[in-house]
Amino acid sequence: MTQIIAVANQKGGVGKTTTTINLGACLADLGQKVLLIDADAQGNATSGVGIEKGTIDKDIYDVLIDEYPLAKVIQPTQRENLDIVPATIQLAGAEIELTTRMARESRLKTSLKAIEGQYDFILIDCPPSLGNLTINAFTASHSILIPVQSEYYALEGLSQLLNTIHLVQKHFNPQLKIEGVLLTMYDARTNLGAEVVAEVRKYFPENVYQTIIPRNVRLSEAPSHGLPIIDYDPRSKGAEVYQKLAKEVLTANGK
Ligand SMILES: Nc1ncnc2c1ncn2[C@@H]1O[C@H](COP(=O)(O)OP(=O)(O)OP(=O)(O)O)[C@@H](O)[C@H]1O
Repeated sequence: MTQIIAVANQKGGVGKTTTTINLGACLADLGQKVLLIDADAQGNATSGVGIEKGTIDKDIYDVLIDEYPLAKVIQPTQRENLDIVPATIQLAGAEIELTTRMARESRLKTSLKAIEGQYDFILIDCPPSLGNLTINAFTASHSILIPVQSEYYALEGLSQLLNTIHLVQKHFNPQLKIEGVLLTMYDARTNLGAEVVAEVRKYFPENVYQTIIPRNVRLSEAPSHGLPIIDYDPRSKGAEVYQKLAKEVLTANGK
């Protein structure tokens, strides 16, 4: 069965895109067939796997707004077993346009039916908001992976995120669960990092991954080369930790 995971946190810059690309690539490296869906108008997941935005004809916007077949917008990446549904800046209009459409919350879910069973994992890179695009991702997903930056105020805003999850569970997707909470951008040189880790583990006693993603400059360089970290610098700390996370995610999903 395909496991569909939304990577979400309405807080900006916490590592959603970095996690979507690198977890996806590491799962693909372990032999899983993976589809990334870029649901963020910034299109950073798209460019981060080497797709030139100028070359894109149709993208996730056309799927959500005009019911264009999702299978036709899937593009392969340079890495075997890793495909992507790209996004461009036109997706910015979808937040508002969706409000006028029928079944606005389930458009992504419906479009994914046509590729049912073709992938082991589908990872959706959500935008930094709790609007219609994120609701579409939550309605289409089995679970949510929440990256949390290891800094002061890490937990700020998480109650709104949990509220949104509860609302989607109640109205559209009762099976939706939390896949895991991922601590990102950890800085071992400060006491603060360790305090935040303890605080987040206390808040989510059962859901925090053992793997913690440290700050690693190679992770921030990789997107400008259009490559996941395991292809950009396979020996880096960033590659090591995302490979560890992929194994954790596989085990948690009984694969
Ligand atoms: N572990 C890390 N070490 C160093 N830099 C990182 C790390 N994780 C992410 N970054 C960098 O931090 C910035 C924000 O990361 P990213 O784009 O993944 O966050 P995001 O949550 O997807 O952002 P947005 O909310 O804008 O979509 C990027 O420049 C990225 O390269």
